Amino acid sequence: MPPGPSPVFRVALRGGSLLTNPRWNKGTAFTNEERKAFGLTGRLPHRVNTLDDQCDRAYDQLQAHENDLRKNTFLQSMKDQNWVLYYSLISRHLKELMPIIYTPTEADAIANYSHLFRRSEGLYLTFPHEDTMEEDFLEQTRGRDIDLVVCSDAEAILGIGDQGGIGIASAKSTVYTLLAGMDPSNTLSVTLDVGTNNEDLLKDHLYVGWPHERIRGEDYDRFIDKFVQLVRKYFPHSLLHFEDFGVTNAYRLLERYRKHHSVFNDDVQGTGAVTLACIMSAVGVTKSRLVDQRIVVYGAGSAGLGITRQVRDGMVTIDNVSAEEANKRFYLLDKHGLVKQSLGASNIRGDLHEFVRPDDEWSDVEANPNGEITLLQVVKKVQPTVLIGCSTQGGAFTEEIVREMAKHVDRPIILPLSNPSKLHEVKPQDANDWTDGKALLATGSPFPPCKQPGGKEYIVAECNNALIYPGLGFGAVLAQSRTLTDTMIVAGTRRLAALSPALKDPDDALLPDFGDAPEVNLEVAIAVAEQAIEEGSAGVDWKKEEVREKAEAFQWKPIYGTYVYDTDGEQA
Ligand SMILES: NC(=O)c1ccc[n+]([C@@H]2O[C@H](COP(=O)([O-])OP(=O)(O)OC[C@H]3O[C@@H](n4cnc5c(N)ncnc54)[C@H](O)[C@@H]3O)[C@@H](O)[C@H]2O)c1
Ligand SMILES: O=C(O)C[C@H](O)C(=O)O
Ligand SMILES: [Mn+2]
Repeated sequence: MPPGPSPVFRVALRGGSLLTNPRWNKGTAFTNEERKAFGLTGRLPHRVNTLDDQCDRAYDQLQAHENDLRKNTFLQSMKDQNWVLYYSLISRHLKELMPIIYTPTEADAIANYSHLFRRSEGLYLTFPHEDTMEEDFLEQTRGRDIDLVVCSDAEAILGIGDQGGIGIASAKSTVYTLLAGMDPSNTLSVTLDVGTNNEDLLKDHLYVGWPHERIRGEDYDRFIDKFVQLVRKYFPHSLLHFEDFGVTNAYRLLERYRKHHSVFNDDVQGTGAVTLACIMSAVGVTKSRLVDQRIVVYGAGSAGLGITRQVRDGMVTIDNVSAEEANKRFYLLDKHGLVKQSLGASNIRGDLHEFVRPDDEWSDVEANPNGEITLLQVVKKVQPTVLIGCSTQGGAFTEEIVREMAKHVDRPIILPLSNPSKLHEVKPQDANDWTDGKALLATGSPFPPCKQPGGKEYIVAECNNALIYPGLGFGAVLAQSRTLTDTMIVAGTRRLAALSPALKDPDDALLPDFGDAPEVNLEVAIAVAEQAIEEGSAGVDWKKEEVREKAEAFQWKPIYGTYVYDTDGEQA
């Protein structure tokens, strides 16, 4: 985020309340005039620092922490103290610090949340307090202009499962600010605590969430609906982002609300979009069409089905085939192996119905005694060109499986997407070695480049939804769209795919580098808003040509500005 001209703010906070407000605090960067005007002269040491000085100091302090989890805790506490410094520091060291505040370290921070707990963040809506939900909501949002609400019920956090009252919402919302420039004052992260079925948490007396089994059925739906209706009532133009819900709720809630509000499920749509962009880039390298691929998806949950549908829709729009024809290109596997007819309704979720394989196609393959067909058997028979992992099963793509795939295709496209890093279905270096450097790879968490024979390096793209979701959401907010349509998502996806380094050099990464994620997400946002205007979903009456300038002007930048004391000024 490049610094812009220094804005002037009228601020009503003084003394200790100013220094403890992370939105307005500048610490040692308050000028002497400001120190006098705001009652700070005796509260700060003598020297006035620049933001650059403060970033240098903070970076040195950060290095003193011996592991990534400790660094995450340190940065979290910096976020509690000073937003400009926090976002500025991370923007300056984006590639190094993203993995500390987001995936993969965020998984450890969430798993240890109750034990590391210092200070609460965002809005906690807990099932036993359903009656006061509106009051609790207004307590934190009254008078604010909320553009973005990120919520999670924490049932399927990354690949680490049910974390109860401990959400990922604040990390995802921080990434919106960092990579898309959403003003953190106008975002709200919400933990929807409906209990947990995680026995370890239930037994832990330090667990800070509601120690109760998960609420299901009508009670769950009523609780969620009450929350969604509050968002709609008070912030009708906001984007409502769902994160890490269990698979049974993810699709249901998305379908229920997306016609009435700008609603987005990141695991379904964000992951679908970034993976489609990645595969578009890979088929550019293999000089084939999307519809020519045979795609095996291992793990048919929120992400697996989201990817399948998005890539299927990509085949329909880009290669002009019918959805029925495109569906045949996919082989999904879940806990009971290949999703095929004879598994029966009790073992196949209803939303997978379009992708169930017919039994007669598999009559020549011997299933195990439970009637299940394994990944290796599928790879042998299908000879896939693309293998995607979103199963949470670390190491599931074994040497035998990867070598088998490589026997039949020149450049196997292998995407182990399960997070955090230890849950990846295959380590990229192994996939690279087992395919003699031929595999086209992208991973869900960041990995170092693969070492190739002869000393060359292959850059492993990070196929994480953070490369696109901040832009998709920002685009919808910018255009004040009442819904986030599939066509808006496709427009963002195409823009991302067009930025792929492999387009120019087939030996380069399949997706842009995460160091460029702010620029990439801005491009995505512009494409989304332009599409919203074109198709009439936008609530603004701009011309498409105006979008870029409007987007840049809308972005929040981590710079301090000059403060003038004014009793009618900013207080929160
Ligand atoms: N890279 C990204 O951007 C991205 C985005 C979303 C999710 N993910 C990752 O993908 C993984 C899944 O996330 P999700 O939200 O879809 O979770 P989910 O719980 O909805 O899906 C996981 C699926 O894997 C299946 N599964 C479990 N064991 C299996 C096995 N042995 N064989 C085959 N399938 C098995 C489960 O039954 C479930 O359907 C997580 O690790 C998550 O971190 C990555
Ligand atoms: O959080 C991430 O890193 C990506 C994704 O949303 C996930 O659930 O793994
Ligand atoms: Mn997620």
